[in-house]
Amino acid sequence: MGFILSTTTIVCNNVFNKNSKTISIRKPQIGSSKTSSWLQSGVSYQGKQKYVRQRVNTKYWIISASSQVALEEFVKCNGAKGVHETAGISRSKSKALRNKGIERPVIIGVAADSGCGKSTFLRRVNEIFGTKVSQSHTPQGELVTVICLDDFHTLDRKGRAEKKVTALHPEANNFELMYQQIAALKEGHDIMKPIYNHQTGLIDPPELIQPNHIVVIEGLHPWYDSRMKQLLDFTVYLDISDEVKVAWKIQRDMAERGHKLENILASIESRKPDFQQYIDPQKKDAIAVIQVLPTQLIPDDKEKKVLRVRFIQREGIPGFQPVYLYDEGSTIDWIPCGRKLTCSYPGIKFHYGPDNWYNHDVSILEVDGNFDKLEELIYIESHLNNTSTKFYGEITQQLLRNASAPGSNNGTGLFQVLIALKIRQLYEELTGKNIAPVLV
Ligand SMILES: Nc1ncnc2c1ncn2[C@@H]1O[C@H](COP(=O)(O)OP(=O)(O)OP(=O)(O)O)[C@@H](O)[C@H]1O
Ligand SMILES: O=C(CO)[C@H](O)[C@H](O)COP(=O)(O)O
Repeated sequence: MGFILSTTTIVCNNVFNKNSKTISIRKPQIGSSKTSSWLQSGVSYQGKQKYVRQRVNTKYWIISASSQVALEEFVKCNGAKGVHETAGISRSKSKALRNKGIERPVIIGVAADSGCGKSTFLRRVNEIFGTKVSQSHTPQGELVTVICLDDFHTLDRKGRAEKKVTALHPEANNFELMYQQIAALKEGHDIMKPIYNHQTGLIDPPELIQPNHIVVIEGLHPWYDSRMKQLLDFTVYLDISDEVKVAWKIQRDMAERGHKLENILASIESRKPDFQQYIDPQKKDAIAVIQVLPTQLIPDDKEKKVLRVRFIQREGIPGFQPVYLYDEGSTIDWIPCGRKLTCSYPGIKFHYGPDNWYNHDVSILEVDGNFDKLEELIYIESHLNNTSTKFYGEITQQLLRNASAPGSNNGTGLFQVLIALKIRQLYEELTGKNIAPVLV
């Protein structure tokens, strides 16, 4: 049994007057996501008018009911919809706004399929902002909070198997609640956000999330619902070609998670139609896309260890100036290997130029090949412009700091750092604040 309470005003109380029904209200503990501590802090009111008055004065609404009928009636009566057990939005503005000096939460969307490098990218973003984030289910730091949109799955693992739908299908996700809650955060309200537990495959009790200076929403469908586009200040799509995705998945899921090859391949195949229908189309509208393709430097490369990576950057977006190589707007092919850049086989090739991406004007910066020595990237950095760095060498320094992260020696790492710098610049432009660069 489970329902969402997505309304912020409780308008009717008739269900409370029927003694046969019990509705309880619980005040959550901040940051708590465990059922036990969450239940301990609860206060119950049974079928009384008093409940409603109390409830209206309460900031967070955690609702559960003694029977499915009672809850259904309550939820229906109050205009809520959905299938999560509990969720809510505070009526008043969050105290976090004043406590943390937040004037305007900046909301960033990061879309990609599972296992396509979102976490790696977001680690680089956090490094640029120089703040640590908590190890909790939703990483929260002084400046940045990262919300995983898997939390808006409405069907747990078993439910999806029974209904034969993948997690990518809209039926398995609650876009209404996603929109309401992200809009509320942007407007400065606290939310009680549901949790999808990847360990158990179940939907857990919700957790309190407060607005932050920057809120990143990452996952499968950040702007599948067209209303979400209006909320997002910047959008990033990680577009990993099938061949590379398979190679990454095999590496991670076999080596780190002990899955069998045939199961990995079957899972990728079963997700493909929904991926193409519901996830992939989002890349058309992204402001920045990192596209990862097999190399063109090695004919018929099987290993997928050398990658051709393209940074597709929308033109004409306020607050976003595309990075360029040498001369803005020209078309340039560049092989930097030689005296200043060590290159072993198969070498490195850059390309830059104007292009078209689903009817949008874009600039594309491309790098095919691996960097042998990360410290030599300073040579590449000195030829890039509009990078939004705060000092010469900042890009190289960031890559060196995370040298062991996947992709640091190729275009994926380089472009992830460039996007992180763009997010910092956009944040500064939108808020008028200044973020000190991280010096090692
Ligand atoms: N740039 C890269 N180069 C090589 N391998 C990579 C790169 N980025 C990611 N990978 C591989 O893909 C795996 C998943 O990366 P990551 O955890 O960042 O993805 P994710 O999108 O957050 O995944 P999930 O959604 O499943 O949690 C890594 O463990 C690594 O094996
Ligand atoms: O596409 C995914 C995004 O992370 C996951 O597969 C989805 O969230 C379902 O999770 P699980 O595989 O743990 O049941």
